Amino acid sequence: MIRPEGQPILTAAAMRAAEDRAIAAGSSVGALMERAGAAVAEAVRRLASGAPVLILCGPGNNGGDGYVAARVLKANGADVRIAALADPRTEAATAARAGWDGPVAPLAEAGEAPVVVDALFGTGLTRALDDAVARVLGETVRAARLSIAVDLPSGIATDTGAELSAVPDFSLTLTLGALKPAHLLQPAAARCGTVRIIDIGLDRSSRDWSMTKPVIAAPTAADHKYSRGLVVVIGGDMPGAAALASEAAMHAGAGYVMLFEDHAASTPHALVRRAWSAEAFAQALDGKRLDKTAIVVGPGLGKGDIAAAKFAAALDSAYKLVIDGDALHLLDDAAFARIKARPTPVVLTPHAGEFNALFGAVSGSKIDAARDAAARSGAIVVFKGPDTVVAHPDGRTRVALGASPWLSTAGTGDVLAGTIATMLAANTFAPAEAGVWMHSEAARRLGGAFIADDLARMLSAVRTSV
Ligand SMILES: NC(=O)C1=CN([C@@H]2O[C@H](COP(=O)(O)OP(=O)(O)OC[C@H]3O[C@@H](n4cnc5c(N)ncnc54)[C@H](O)[C@@H]3O)[C@@H](O)[C@H]2O)[C@@H](O)CC1
Ligand SMILES: [K+]
Repeated sequence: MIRPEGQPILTAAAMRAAEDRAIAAGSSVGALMERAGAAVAEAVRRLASGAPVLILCGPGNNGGDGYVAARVLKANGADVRIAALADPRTEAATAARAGWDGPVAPLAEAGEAPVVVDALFGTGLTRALDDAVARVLGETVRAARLSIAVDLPSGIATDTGAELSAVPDFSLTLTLGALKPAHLLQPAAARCGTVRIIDIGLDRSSRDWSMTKPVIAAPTAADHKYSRGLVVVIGGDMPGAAALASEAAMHAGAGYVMLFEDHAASTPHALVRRAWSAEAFAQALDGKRLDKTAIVVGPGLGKGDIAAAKFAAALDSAYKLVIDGDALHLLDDAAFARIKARPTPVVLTPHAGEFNALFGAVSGSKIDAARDAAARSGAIVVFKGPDTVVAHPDGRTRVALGASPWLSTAGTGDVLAGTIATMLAANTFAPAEAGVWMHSEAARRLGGAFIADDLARMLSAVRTSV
């Protein structure tokens, strides 16, 4: 079983294509199902520790995996029984059913068991479960001590992570071959419980991958404050937001952080503060290295002509740029054209509301929506949320693994903007992903009920450990 960090993500269609390639190369659905079912059986056997197992089987190949798992479990001495929704409808599932020599109860008579395995539907689900089926699934899973979903919890849309019908919370999801979008996107991801990947030997090439811990170089004896990265934060009407972005940049490891402010906020002594003027801004950047400087504009920027002028100054500069908060509302197609013409990367960090206002409501997958937005804007788009997606203009995406729900508090977005700017300024590999990971890790270390100021400070410890 493979952990979900740093793994390719395949849609239902991509899984079918991978399956077709494997078959063309000499394998068969039956052989793949045998591998999948045997691996599920082995995981269930170890986790069940001898407790009775109930496997719910559907009509497709997901059910087929369930029949194989039941056969292998029984052969290894497990106490296992099956309840099925319908007779198998595929050739491979029919063969798997024929290999099971125990009884098969109707789903309505499934009853309860300490260990429940859901092999009702996987990537072939096309609509909501019938009410009666969803009810049995919910009741058996809630009554179980341990619940394991094969490939996906039944009732979930593979590619979008939407719940097509009510889905209970599982302890564990064993995904076959590769991660699917639903294992990372909400609300589905929260239903999956722990996710582990079972390798069934499929080719898993994909543009979409889950995020993993970044590698960030520590300073060396040759470093000085500018070589470690200069972050320039442009403040505005709400001084606290820009101060938070600045503090985050400092704690995330920037060598030098400068804040242009209209109103003083209480900040650390190490932060260099300047009053805003276009001239002062230009002067501060004069002669600075393009590869070691990043600007943050948007946190607490406010609205109106002054805000627009500050944003224009940031966009006109050639330096790496993070556009967050209020500045996202100043973007339009003309700004996207300028972003595409700039010599250095731009990162946009919208949450769902800002994303919808800028790019339109998401109708399908958050991954595809972020990808389209990156192509349209020419920027790296960090589509924030409990399932943050980082999309690149070339079509690649990286999806974060379950962020702490405690991050849903004011100011954490400002902290993220400052963190990403620091990664950009330091020339870190995959800077947006590194920033998202550090931010999420800081939240994880804080536990619960923290404030954004705590989050910014916790970045020091996180930075030291990567
Ligand atoms: N792609 C691969 O390489 C492999 C896939 N395997 C398994 O195959 C699964 C996909 O199998 P299938 O494509 O047969 O799909 P499923 O087993 O997910 O179910 C599809 C069947 O259910 C019907 N159906 C869809 N929604 C329904 C609903 N709401 N109520 C009632 N019936 C509904 C469909 O018409 C179809 O007959 C995967 O999730 C995985 O478990 C494995 O066997 C091994 C290899
Ligand atoms: K399932």
